[in-house]
Amino acid sequence: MITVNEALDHLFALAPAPVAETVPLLRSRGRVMVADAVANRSQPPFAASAMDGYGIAAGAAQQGAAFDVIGEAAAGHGFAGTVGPGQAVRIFTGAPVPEGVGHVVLQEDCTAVDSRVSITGTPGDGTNIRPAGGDFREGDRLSAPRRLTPADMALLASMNVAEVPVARRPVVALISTGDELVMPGETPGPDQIIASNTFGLHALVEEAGAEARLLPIARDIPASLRTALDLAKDADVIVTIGGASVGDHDIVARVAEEVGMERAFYKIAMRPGKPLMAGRLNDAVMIGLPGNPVSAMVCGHLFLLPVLRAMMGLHAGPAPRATAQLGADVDANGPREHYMRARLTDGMITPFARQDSSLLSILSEANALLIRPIGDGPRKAGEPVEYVPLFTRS
Ligand SMILES: Nc1nc2c(c(=O)[nH]1)N[C@H]1C(S)=C(S)[C@@H](COP(=O)(O)OP(=O)(O)OC[C@H]3O[C@@H](n4cnc5c(N)ncnc54)[C@H](O)[C@@H]3O)O[C@H]1N2
Ligand code: MOO
Repeated sequence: MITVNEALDHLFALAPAPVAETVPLLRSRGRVMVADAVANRSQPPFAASAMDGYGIAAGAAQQGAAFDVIGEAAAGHGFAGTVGPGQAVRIFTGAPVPEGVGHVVLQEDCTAVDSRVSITGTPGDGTNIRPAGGDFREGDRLSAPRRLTPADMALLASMNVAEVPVARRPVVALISTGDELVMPGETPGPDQIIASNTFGLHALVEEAGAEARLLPIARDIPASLRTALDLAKDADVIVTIGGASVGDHDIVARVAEEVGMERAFYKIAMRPGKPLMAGRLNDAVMIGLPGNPVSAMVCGHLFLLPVLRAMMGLHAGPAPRATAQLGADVDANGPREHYMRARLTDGMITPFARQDSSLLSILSEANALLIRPIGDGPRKAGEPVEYVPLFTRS
């Protein structure tokens, strides 16, 4: 059996390079920008007032000083003249600072009568002027690759970038396999359960910025799986769920190979998720996930998400890890890397007592996967350990 990192290397080798498309800025939220954005203007484009008040010459802001108010500068409406000694201009936040002004005194520190204003408060040392280009300058770059956040979108707008080159969202086809499965909302027979894995994976894929397509459940007969795989043939990634192990009805590997899948690996030294398989099926990456619900979701975090990130041009690397202190003693680990469902609170991580890979109720309470390396000895509470953070509710 290969390790998690070896499996990831195989998957990255299978992943195609990102395909770029251009979208309007408003459609770029959460997308991965694939080429640097370049500011085609500076911000602010002129020295701008940071406050509402009176603009006067630099060094003239003394308590008791008085000035003739010779005009007004507002946001969007500058004052074209020059402000000389003994003169002031009424100025508002965002207005271009006129020629001759080196200090904006807050109106709270001034008393104005008709066209005279005097400084009656104590102006501070700050000029209350934002320099031209103080935020960014023409030619500055927002570098790619980068998943665009709401803050990035505001920055791009400010840079006057109206269209953004982004990676096309990989299409991920999700196929549940198994005679025991029905869709949520249907009435299961006495030996049946509800297909859950595709719903968790659908959400995971969409959260990652890819496009998930839920295909009909394939029955445990080759013809049904072949039909589902055929329906998935336009996808960039084909994910099957279940039927991956060694039972008589576990037909995914056999059928996938019959329809042309070139296998890259099968079985990984990890827990849960041992019977994972992957390969290339025509132009698609095919990933066969184990059926146990927690195994499928854990493999989704550890393998599917990193591959999707790489396909969108982001760094090809494993799921991000962090370190915390163990909240309880743990036993020695066996020959498979163990990803234990755990709860992280205030820097302390504690695995749940029940780790069976069928327990979605536990996974839903977990906010981290505690990583137990292969052959790791027993560990005491307080020791540092690594974990993979999971999506969490706030
Ligand atoms: N003799 C052995 N038996 C098993 C081994 C083994 O090494 N030797 N490995 C076990 C491990 S580990 C896992 S994981 C499972 C994986 O099996 P499959 O991938 O073949 O999955 P199934 O048998 O089809 O299903 C397992 C379990 O999960 C339920 N399931 C499947 N798909 C879904 C779905 N979409 N939504 C909800 N639940 C699903 C299914 O009903 C089964 O209960 O094999 C072990 N056995
Ligand atoms: O590896 Mo299975 O995925 O432990 O339940």
